[in-house]
Amino acid sequence: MDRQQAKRRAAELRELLNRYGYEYYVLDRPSVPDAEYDRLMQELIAIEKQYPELKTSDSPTQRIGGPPLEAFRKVTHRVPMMSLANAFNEGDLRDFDRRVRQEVGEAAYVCELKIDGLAVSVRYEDGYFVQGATRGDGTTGEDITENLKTIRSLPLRLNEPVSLEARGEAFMPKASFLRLNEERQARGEELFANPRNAAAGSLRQLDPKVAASRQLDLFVYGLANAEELGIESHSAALSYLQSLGFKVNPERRRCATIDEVIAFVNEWKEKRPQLPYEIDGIVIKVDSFAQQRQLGATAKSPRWAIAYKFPAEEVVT
Ligand SMILES: NC(=O)c1cc2c(N)ncc(C(N)=O)c2s1
Repeated sequence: MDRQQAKRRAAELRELLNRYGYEYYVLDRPSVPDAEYDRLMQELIAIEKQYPELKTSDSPTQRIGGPPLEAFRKVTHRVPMMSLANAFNEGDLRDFDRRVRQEVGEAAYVCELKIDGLAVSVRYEDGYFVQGATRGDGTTGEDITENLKTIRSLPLRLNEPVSLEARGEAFMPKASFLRLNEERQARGEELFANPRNAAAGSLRQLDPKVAASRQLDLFVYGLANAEELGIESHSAALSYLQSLGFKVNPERRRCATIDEVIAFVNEWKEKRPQLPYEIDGIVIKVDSFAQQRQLGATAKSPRWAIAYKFPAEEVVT
């Protein structure tokens, strides 16, 4: 195959593999058998080996993980990654709702599952994934771009050539956690205490091949620059993120009143053990960005959101 044919075939393979990867890891609805995916991946690896200049930043061969880094560079978040104030019972939720309505009047909320993982920020330029970082202290985090590329549900290229910064939670599904600890037990290695520690430990590895081996996953749940993009509510931001190709958690509900919020919280208190990943609560956000702006934030946390915390889940054994 000459260079021109290789260039065309590589573009074709990237398109196919990124689409198949999206179907498998984001929609959980594969359209081709794994063997077909692997065959195409091997073909692309061979072309990129023969013509290294054909390797692009959105090539799915990046999912395998490159050489180990010396250290993690620091990244300053242009928009700080804030922490959430906590609620522990129904009274706390009603107090939150009262404060919100005193300030902005009637307000609709969006309830989402609070994923028990590692908060990350992912930046795209013209639709291409360019950098990912940990939350760190909220202002400065660690550059874990190479590790995040190994998370199959993170798109390396969006469905639109937009520049944005999204926030999300990287996590290890319960099944992956159990398998990983079984393997470590068999090797006489120290076990991870819970899926959150396992996810954090995997993403803080300097060798991306370790992250690639840990079957991590990622739910995206926010946009740092939503208003720049003309989006006016959190629910619209989530739909937009989903349309771009991100994996957005489907178990979310827009609630018109705090009673509906409390019903959602109680529903998931019961259903939590059935989830294939761990959650440590429910995040409740005022839906309208205009109302969020009116409510503002304290030094640490937004006044337009609160995290209802569940008691620590019985140990996943
Ligand atoms: N610290 C934070 O701001 C958040 C943390 C989390 C989390 N761990 N899981 C889900 C969401 C969400 N859906 O908004 C948020 S928001």
